[in-house]
Amino acid sequence: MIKMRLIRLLEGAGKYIVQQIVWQWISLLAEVVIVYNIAHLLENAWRENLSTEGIALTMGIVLLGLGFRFLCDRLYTKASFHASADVKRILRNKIYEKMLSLGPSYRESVNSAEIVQMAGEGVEQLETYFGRYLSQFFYSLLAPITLFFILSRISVQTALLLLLAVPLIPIVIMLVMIVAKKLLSNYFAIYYGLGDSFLEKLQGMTTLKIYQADQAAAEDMDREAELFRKITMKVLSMQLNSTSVMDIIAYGGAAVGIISALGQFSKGAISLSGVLMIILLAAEFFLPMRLLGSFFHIGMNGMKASDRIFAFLDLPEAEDGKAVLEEKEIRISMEKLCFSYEESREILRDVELEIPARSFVSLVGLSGSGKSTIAGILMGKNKGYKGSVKLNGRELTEFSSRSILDKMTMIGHDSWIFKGTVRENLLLGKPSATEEEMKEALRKVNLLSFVEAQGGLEMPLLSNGSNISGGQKQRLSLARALLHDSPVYIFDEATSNIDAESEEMIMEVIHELAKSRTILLISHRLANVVGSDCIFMLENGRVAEAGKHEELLKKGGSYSRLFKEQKELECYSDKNKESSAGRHKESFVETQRDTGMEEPGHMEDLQDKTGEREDTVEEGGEKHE
Ligand SMILES: Nc1ncnc2c1ncn2[C@@H]1O[C@H](COP(=O)(O)OP(=O)(O)OP(=O)(O)O)[C@@H](O)[C@H]1O
Repeated sequence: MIKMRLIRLLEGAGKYIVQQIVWQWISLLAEVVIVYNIAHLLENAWRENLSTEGIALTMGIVLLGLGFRFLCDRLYTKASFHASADVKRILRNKIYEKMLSLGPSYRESVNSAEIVQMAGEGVEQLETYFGRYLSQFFYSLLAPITLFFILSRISVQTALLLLLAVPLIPIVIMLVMIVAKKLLSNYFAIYYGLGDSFLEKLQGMTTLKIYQADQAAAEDMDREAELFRKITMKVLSMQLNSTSVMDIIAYGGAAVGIISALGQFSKGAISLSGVLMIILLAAEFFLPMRLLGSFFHIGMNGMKASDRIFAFLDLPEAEDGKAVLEEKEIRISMEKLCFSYEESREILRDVELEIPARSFVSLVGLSGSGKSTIAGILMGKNKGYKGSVKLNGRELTEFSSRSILDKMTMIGHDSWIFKGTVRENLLLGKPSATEEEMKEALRKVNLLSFVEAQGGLEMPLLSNGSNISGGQKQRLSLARALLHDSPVYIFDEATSNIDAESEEMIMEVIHELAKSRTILLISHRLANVVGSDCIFMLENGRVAEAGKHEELLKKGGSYSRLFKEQKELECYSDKNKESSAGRHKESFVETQRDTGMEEPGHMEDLQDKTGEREDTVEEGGEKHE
């Protein structure tokens, strides 16, 4: 009924739980005083022994007692608020710290929806546990004992009867707990699953609409929601049923005590005021325990929610190195690098790769050949590689992830633009950036005039930059990356799915950067890698070819084949740029046949590789129409 690991979370908040118990106990004593005085007043009235002073005194004491109880109640609520607020803050900090220590790879262990639910409602579920349940647990033991000592002065037999009936309530709670544990595990599994599924469908809503699969997705959600409704109803009826049983015990127990007191009164063993006190206080024996039963159900939800939170906090963390990358120039080398996401499937096999400082190196290869996996290893997202990855001769794992993220900047094709302003997004790259530095970065990516026309650095941006074009979004991400000013830049398909003009502009910036930084460029579009110092062609997780563009062309291997295919396709598109969309597609299919690539899916692959661009292909540094 009490979870020690949760108690340890209390840290300094333990005093608020003690305060809650003290205020409740004082309030109980005030009630006893009120009841004592009223009982004596009634006895005096029965004996026709009432005096005005006596009535006034009793009324005064009653009013004072009520005032005292009101005050205690306020103080109890305040302490209850502090106890839960402190724990919620501590727990949310722990979740946040855990996210930080899991680093970029957190999604491999837990999904985003679960984190949101855990840190939001999951933590909120603990409010009752800390704010009410814990103090009530101790108070419900203290109250009957206190009342036993007071009422045993009137009748030991009745007081003992009442005291002995109280444990029946925790027995019911224990029995309910056995059923509740399993039910609540199911409840939370379904609850988190529903949240996950909802977020997934919400994020993919556009795609669902495009494929007119939104109705089917809605039906899926309905099914899951119905499942959740059913399990919620089960939990609620279990709670209601146990509450009813506890009510029967509480009021039944009080009734037994009252009957026993009346029996003794009829025999003249106790006075009228004594029997009145027992009648008025009998329920108080049980009410704290009965209330504990109610809090227990909510507290149990919290305890179950905490299981998930603790499981998350206990996730193993890859050891973070301590070394700090100080150098301004960084050389990267990989030897016999192997990596797998799942044991059964090796993604990288003995990759040998050398990226000298201040060089422009490209990684190319068909989709799924392992390019992004390499980028992920360098950024510390993919942990547990075999072989060696060295930065300036020192193993990558020796460096702290903070230091790695400080010295390497990755720009993907889907860098996130946060809701806010252009300024806020740029400051993520360099928090201390001046206005001039930010404008210079925007100028470099040819975005300054656009941003200035939209209100300057205060230009509002919607979540993920949904109020700007794909090309503008990518250029803004690049401006932010430029401000980060790191010795290594990794571009992972940074120019895919954007307009030709933005692509050309981004490539210009990359070439400029390459004069002073180490650049690793991952690109489907081989026209972009032509000017590289070295191109590594990956095939099924192995480096199949490496060299400069001209060398690889001369070699006549996979790179040369792929390059020619792309060039042909782009020239073909160029010739047909006036034709209608329908004709364009037919021509594309024909070209694909001409190039002898008939396997299913290959067309999509090629479209992907060329981006169906209508511009030119560079070869040997020259532009070819
Ligand atoms: N998180 C993951 N879990 C399991 N397998 C993964 C994961 N990420 C990638 N893979 C698998 O690893 C292989 C290499 O993926 P990777 O993203 O590195 O390829 P890529 O060459 O960058 O492909 P693309 O050019 O399409 O981006 C693929 O077969 C992919 O299915």
